[in-house]
Amino acid sequence: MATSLKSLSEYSTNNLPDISQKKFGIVVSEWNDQITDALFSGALETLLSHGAQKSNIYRKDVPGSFELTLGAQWLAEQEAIDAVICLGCVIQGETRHFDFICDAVAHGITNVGLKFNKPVIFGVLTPDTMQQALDRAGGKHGNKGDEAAITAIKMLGF
Ligand SMILES: Nc1c(NC[C@H](O)[C@H](O)[C@H](O)CO)[nH]c(=O)[nH]c1=O
Ligand SMILES: CC(=O)[C@@H](O)COP(=O)(O)O
Repeated sequence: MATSLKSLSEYSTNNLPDISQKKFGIVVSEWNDQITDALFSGALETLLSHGAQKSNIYRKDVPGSFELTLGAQWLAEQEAIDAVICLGCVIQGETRHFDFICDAVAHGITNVGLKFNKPVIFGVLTPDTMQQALDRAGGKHGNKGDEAAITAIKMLGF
């Protein structure tokens, strides 16, 4: 279902696990930081609102979305970390660079989760325009950071 048909910030709260003792790593891309900081705010507030302790949430910044994979790996390899959330925004430019980044990050983040057997969440916006990004970072379509955080919580209750 297209995001335009649903809000990224609306989700079921049935059967959520206790996350009061869970530790979360959040990797944030510095590219398009107006967007990624908004995604982080959404993810942080969602984790806190469902019982996470702020002292158990660790933010690490990376230069761009391409680096989210290695940043996620450096967090996921830490035994104490229960889940990793990756936040980025890759905006289509004039060339195919967009495609290479998005493909690499999607596959890379997937592989980190499989390698370390823990939730590593793809919270990366891949819009054509800045407006589409704004709409999904606390705008009319909700906040992708909320979606990423509740996804991490639900996977911890698997
Ligand atoms: N154009 C965007 C980038 N580009 C930078 C890459 O992510 C990477 O840091 C660089 O290729 C060096 O490895 N990154 C974004 O997150 N968003 C963009 O729109
Ligand atoms: C996704 C990107 O890396 C992109 O912003 C780069 O822009 P361009 O394709 O015009 O070089």
